[in-house]
Order: sequence, then structure tokens, then C-alpha cells
Amino acid sequence: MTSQPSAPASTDPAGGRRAVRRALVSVYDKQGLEELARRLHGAGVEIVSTGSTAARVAAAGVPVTPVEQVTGFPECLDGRVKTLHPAVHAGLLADSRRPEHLAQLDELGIAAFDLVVVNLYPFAATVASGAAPDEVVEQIDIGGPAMVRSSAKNHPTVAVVVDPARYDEVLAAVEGGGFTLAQRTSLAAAAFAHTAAYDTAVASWFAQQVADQAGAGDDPAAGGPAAPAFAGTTGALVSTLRYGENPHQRAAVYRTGERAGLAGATQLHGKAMSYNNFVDTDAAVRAAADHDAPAVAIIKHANPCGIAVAAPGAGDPVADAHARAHACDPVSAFGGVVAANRPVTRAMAAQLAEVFTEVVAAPAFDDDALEVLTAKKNVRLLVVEPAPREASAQEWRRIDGGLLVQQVDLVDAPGDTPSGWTLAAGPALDDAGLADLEFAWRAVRAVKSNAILLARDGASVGIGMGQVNRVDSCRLAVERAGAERARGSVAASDAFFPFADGVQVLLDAGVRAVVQPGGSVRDAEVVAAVEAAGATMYLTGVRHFAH
Ligand SMILES: NC(=O)c1ncn([C@@H]2O[C@H](COP(=O)(O)O)[C@@H](O)[C@H]2O)c1NC=O
Repeated sequence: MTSQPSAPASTDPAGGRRAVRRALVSVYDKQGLEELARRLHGAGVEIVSTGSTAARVAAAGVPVTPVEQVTGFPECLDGRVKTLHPAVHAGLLADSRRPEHLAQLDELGIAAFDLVVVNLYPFAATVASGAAPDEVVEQIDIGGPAMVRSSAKNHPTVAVVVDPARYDEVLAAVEGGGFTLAQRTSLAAAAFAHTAAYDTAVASWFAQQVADQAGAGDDPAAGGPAAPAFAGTTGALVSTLRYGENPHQRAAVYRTGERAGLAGATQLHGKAMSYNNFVDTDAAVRAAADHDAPAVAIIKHANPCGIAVAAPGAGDPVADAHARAHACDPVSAFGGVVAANRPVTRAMAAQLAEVFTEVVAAPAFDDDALEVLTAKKNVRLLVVEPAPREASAQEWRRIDGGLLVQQVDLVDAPGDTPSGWTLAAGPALDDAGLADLEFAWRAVRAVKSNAILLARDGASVGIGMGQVNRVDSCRLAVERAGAERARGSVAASDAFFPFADGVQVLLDAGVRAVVQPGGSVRDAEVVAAVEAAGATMYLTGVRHFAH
């Protein structure tokens, strides 16, 4: 039986600091390379490099040893084999704390490396460019990750750097006498995170290719294309949060993927974002982004307490949308999160300054709006890049022992616009009425199911959210609106009415038109109730549950 030799503990009094004498540099992204090479050379470091990296270093007038000289083997197969050689990997994996490793290197005539600087072929960017499969596969780096993993495993001896943004830190360490063990460990952690993210992207792409090849209808259970056999994502810490949903829960926010999104938003002002702020801001930004016209959504506990678009011809559209969203439920708007789909203007800022608001999120803030809002100590101001409206975007939700993955719910089906609706009861609405009903339909999607939203003139006036039956949501929406605002309003329901009781509550309150998906076995009873009240009902054929 063989056993793994146990690693000796570091006894170095200088925190494991090791001088850097020999570096292996092989980078696809050449930014900062000349400066790095010049200063490594200036610090007495021998540089070994691959093909075009070596050419760039030499062109900068810095002495460089081509890796072929180390391997005694030419680069071959269009660069598929450059550094995959024992003379490289033994030099990366020899543990300087083990005399037998050093003796073996001597015997074999292999010199050890102290520093590895590598960045990888741009796999994700090549996929994003829409390149053909052969080109994508060619951009799977093999030798690079191998070097990164070898040197990261051997971090008690070798320092590994995968990010040009860390060259300053690297040079400071090299010029200051070498890396400490703590620095090499931190670099190794970043290196393994980098190769894990890289391999996750490769595995996801392959799984999608296989699923696509299976084709539509190949998964009888789903009645459509088979889902990819692998789903993976990786996250990079943005910040540790003060606490989670409650003070006894630890929490943090991580960034995934290429887009900055909310996790990578720029905070211009205010206290650090909390866990609940992130949840509510996510809902608010999404709710505002569902409208093409200037729109504002005010969110409390992940539900809207007001959504509005600007009235046609409004002098300051985003301020108008905010004023009308706020008017829906001023009591609940206290301590809310506000998102706009247009830059925040001074007029909107002046309105916001009157109300205690946790977060304001927008694609931008006018300078004079910032002047007003930064005078408020506690409000958090976030510049958030709007989410792309693409069917390929996915939503992930953890469940116990697993993960639910779905396409994002877009409001872009034919049934999401009046031209795709069916008039099921009553007289057809005029253009203004239809525009109001379309606004209600777009807005109700932001409300947790069972969702009923009453609107007039492009603004919500009563919202019934999150009830466990639809009739209670109707009652809540009517109660929130009050008798006067409910009378003559229009209503949207995120899913069909299973019975006529819910719609009857709306009709009794004087709602003049209702839009809903339809599809209940009792649709005829629902339609009959609307007809009897002399109101109008349209069916969309599309449902927008939000759980
Ligand atoms: N095949 C190999 O042995 C190999 N060794 C290093 N690379 C990669 O080649 C790139 C650098 O090559 P060049 O110096 O020729 O531009 C780096 O991104 C590095 O990760 C390799 N390429 C791909 O696997």
C-alpha cells in the first residue's frame, strides 16, 4: 500500500516569504505585460515565456527564455502543446520544503519556478460572440489551467497570478523580497476560483450543445427540448452584508457572470445595502423595466405598493410617474425601495426627499438630483444597469437539495399586448381604455400571486397581493383603492379566475374593465358575471404568476 507523503509545516520566521528568482509568464491578455517584464527583470528574475508572450517581452528589450528551451520540445499542434511538459510541471510542483523534491529536480536537471503569471484563452467571450463550435472549442485553454492548478496546489512554494489587475501587488512583493505564505495562499485561492469559473463555463456550453443536438420534442416528459444535463454558476464575493433577512443570519452578496447587474451596481450614496434592500431593489428594478414609457415602481417586502408610467405630455415624465406611483399607497411607500427606468431628475429627487426611502435605483441621476438626495444621510442611491430582456436569460432558485432553473418571465408574448387579446365580454374599450388596461397587465406581473391590480390613467390605484385565494386579492385591491378610486378603474389579474366570486368583487366596486389570461373551466360563469354588470373583459391567453 502506498501513502501520500504528509506536507511539512512552514517554519519560516518571515511568514514563509520566498524570494522570486524564476518566473513563467504565459498570457493571452497582454495588458501590463511590458511593465511587468521590465520590473521582474530589474528585480533579477529570470523570465521564461511562451510564443507570442516571449516575443512581446523580447520586443520590449527584456531578456526572456523561450519555453522550448526549457522543454527541449517545439510548440506544436497550433499551440495546443506548449507548456504541457514535465520540465515545466515538475518545476511548478516541486515543494521547496521537501529536500527529496529538490534532490530529484537536481537529478533531472530541472529548475524550479517561484512565480507563474498566466491568463487564459477567452472562452466565454468567444461563446458570446456567436462563434461556430470549432472556433469555441479552439478557445478552450488546456495548458494554461494546468499551469495555474499546478502552481496553486504548490502555493507553499510558488506564487500564481491570473489577473493583470494584480500585477502591482505582484511587483510590490517581488521587489520587496518575495511573497509571504499568506499572499501565495490568497493568490492560489483566486487561481482555483478562476479555473473553476472557466471550467463551469466550458461544461455549461458543452451541456447546452448536447441538449441542442437532442432537439425539440426529445424529452417526452417536458414535451420540448431536453434541458442541459449540467447547470453551474460561480460567484465572486462583492461584499459581506451586515446580516441576512434577520439579524441572526449571516449573509453576503456575490457577483455571477459578465453583467454588472444589481450585484455590481454603483452605489453613489448612503449606508451599505442590506440583504432585504437587495431583494426589494431587484424586484423594483425589474418592475420598472417592464414598461417602455418612463416608469417608477415602489416596492415593500418584494411587492409593489405603487407603479406608474408618466402621463402623456407630462413636463417631467419620471417625476410625474413617481408622484403617481407614490399616490397609490403613501402609507406603505414609507421606507420603500424606489426604482425608475429613466434618470432621476431634480423634480423627482425633491419629491423623494419628502418621504423616508431606503433605496433609489435608476440607470442614472442628474447632477442636481444628486445634490438634493445626497443631503439625505440615509438614502442609498444606486446606478443599476437595466437587465436585458432576452428569452435566453435564466432565473435560478435554490430548493432543499437542488436548484430550480427557468427562463425569465418576459412580457413579450403576442397576448401581452391588446392586439393579441380576445374580447370576451362587454363593449370594446377605446384606445385610452386599452392603454390603461395594458398598463395594468404589465404592472400586475410585478405583484406576488395571487395578484390583482387596479389602475387608472397609467397608475396603480389598488393592489391585492400574495393572498392564498383570488377572491381575497380582489377584496384587498378594492379596499386599498377605496370606493372612489375603484369606481371606473380597470383591473388585471395575473392568472385566471377559478370562480366568478373574485371578479364579482371587482364589478361590485365599479371596475369597468378586466384583463386576465382565461382558461378556467368556469370561464363562462366569469364572463357571464362581467356581461351582467355591463363591464368589459379581455383574455390574454398568457399567465404571469410570480411566486
Ligand atoms: N497548450 C499549452 O501547452 C499552453 N500553454 C499555455 N497556453 C496558453 O497560451 C497562452 C499564451 O500563449 P502565447 O504566449 O503564445 O500568446 C496563455 O493564454 C496560456 O494559458 C497553452 N495553450 C492552450 O492550451
